[in-house]
Amino acid sequence: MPDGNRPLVIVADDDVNISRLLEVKLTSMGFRVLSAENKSILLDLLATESPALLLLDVVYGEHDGVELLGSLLRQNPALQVAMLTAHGTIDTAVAAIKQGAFEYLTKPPDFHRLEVIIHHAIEKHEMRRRIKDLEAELVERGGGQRTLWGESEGMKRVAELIDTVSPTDATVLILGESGTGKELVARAIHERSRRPKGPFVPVNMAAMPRELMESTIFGHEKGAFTGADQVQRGCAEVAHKGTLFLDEIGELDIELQAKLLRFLQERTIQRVGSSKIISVDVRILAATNREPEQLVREGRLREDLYYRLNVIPVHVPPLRDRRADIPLLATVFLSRAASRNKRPVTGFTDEALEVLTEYDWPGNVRQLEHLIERIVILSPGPTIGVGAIPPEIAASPSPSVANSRSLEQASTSNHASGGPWTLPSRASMDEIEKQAIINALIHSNGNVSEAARTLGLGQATVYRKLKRYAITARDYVN
Ligand SMILES: Nc1ncnc2c1ncn2[C@@H]1O[C@H](COP(=O)(O)OP(=O)(O)OP(=O)(O)O)[C@@H](O)[C@H]1O
Repeated sequence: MPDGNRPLVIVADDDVNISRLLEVKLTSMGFRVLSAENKSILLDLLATESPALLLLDVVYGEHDGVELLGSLLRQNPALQVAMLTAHGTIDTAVAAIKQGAFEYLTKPPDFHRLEVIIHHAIEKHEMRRRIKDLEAELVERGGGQRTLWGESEGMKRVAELIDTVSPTDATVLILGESGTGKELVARAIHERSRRPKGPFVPVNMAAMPRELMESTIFGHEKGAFTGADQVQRGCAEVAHKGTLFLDEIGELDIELQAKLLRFLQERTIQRVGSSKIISVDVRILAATNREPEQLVREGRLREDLYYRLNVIPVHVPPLRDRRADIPLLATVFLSRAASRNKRPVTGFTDEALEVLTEYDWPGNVRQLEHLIERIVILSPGPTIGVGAIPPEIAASPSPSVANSRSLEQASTSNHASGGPWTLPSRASMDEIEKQAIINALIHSNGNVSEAARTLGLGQATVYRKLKRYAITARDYVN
């Protein structure tokens, strides 16, 4: 492999014998190695190189390696550092890990373990770079928040189906539990369709009062009913030349379903209070988080409408059936939350990722996204450990996870003793307020009036604040 393509390891140790030994060994393992005998050489190297891993001595000349680690990570939070210690006290290792070290090794190093650590660091380095590149590219295109991330077999099948159905004008019924990403799938179909420049109009039946459903979808004429003081185009008309996404279709008023069926067959609409027939050119996508056959049996979904909508079904699997996506999604959400909230948080410990991967996520991707945002806001350091994960999620790990957690729990014990919701000392008032509202919603099981009572605020005030902080109360319903 050409020299420049080999992963770089920087060795920062003032003991020339150790540096030399590491250089020889690591080079024979196929890595590129640069040594820094002192801090000024190290800073010069870090100014120009981007190592996969920095091996840093805990006692580095006259410098305290753990302190230096802190300042290096403040300058470059993405730097991955493994500490070398001849003075192998667990306290130093714990302090280093709390400061954000990736790993620690006692001297003389176990080279097998070192090789594993370096490969691990390379994987993380690569993953971060990949996510960063993709996010940058997507932000440039204005769609960063809308990417459907996933690398599990389940999501690959969904992606293939999206690619197949998108260029057609076929009606697609997207099925999956709440929070699995059905709306993102609908947007992905629209963006890959023949009408990406047209509007994408989502209509959520569950969020709409029954009496407004018809005029919301089909529009109304001036004077059609009390309060209709001007002509209003409905979503079906607004979606002309684009895509209409009917979310939570099982919540649509049963009488209106006949009207919707006619619209699907004829692609024409009539505004409420008008006899004029208007032709519209829309692609229709629908979604439900319920079993559609069950909705039909319950008489909540017309059978003929179901068959019309179900031309092509796309099943989005629950997150617990595609656990391979969890580390990637968690990392994407962490990087977004860190930049949105301006927090210097850069990653998870392996144990934390393992705990997240083992959990069943009844609220699916939405629950994971919200949890990561909260953890990022509250994180006192650059790395998220198991101690930062709420006990109800970390509570029942598999035996392998439980065993591998011991050191980390020691390293985060201070944090954990204050509970995962301890606020960092630098939290702004907004963050504190946002977190207090979230905590109240968690305790009230998503019930806003109960949360308002706990907070000693009026309901209207809480609703205003939910809007301000983009909090959705139903995300906290268990
Ligand atoms: N694969 C994914 N990659 C990135 N973000 C995702 C993914 N899936 C879901 N999300 C995020 O999770 C949240 C919930 O997704 P979405 O609203 O699409 O779910 P849904 O299935 O439509 O939920 P509901 O049934 O409650 O309407 C959104 O913030 C979305 O951006």
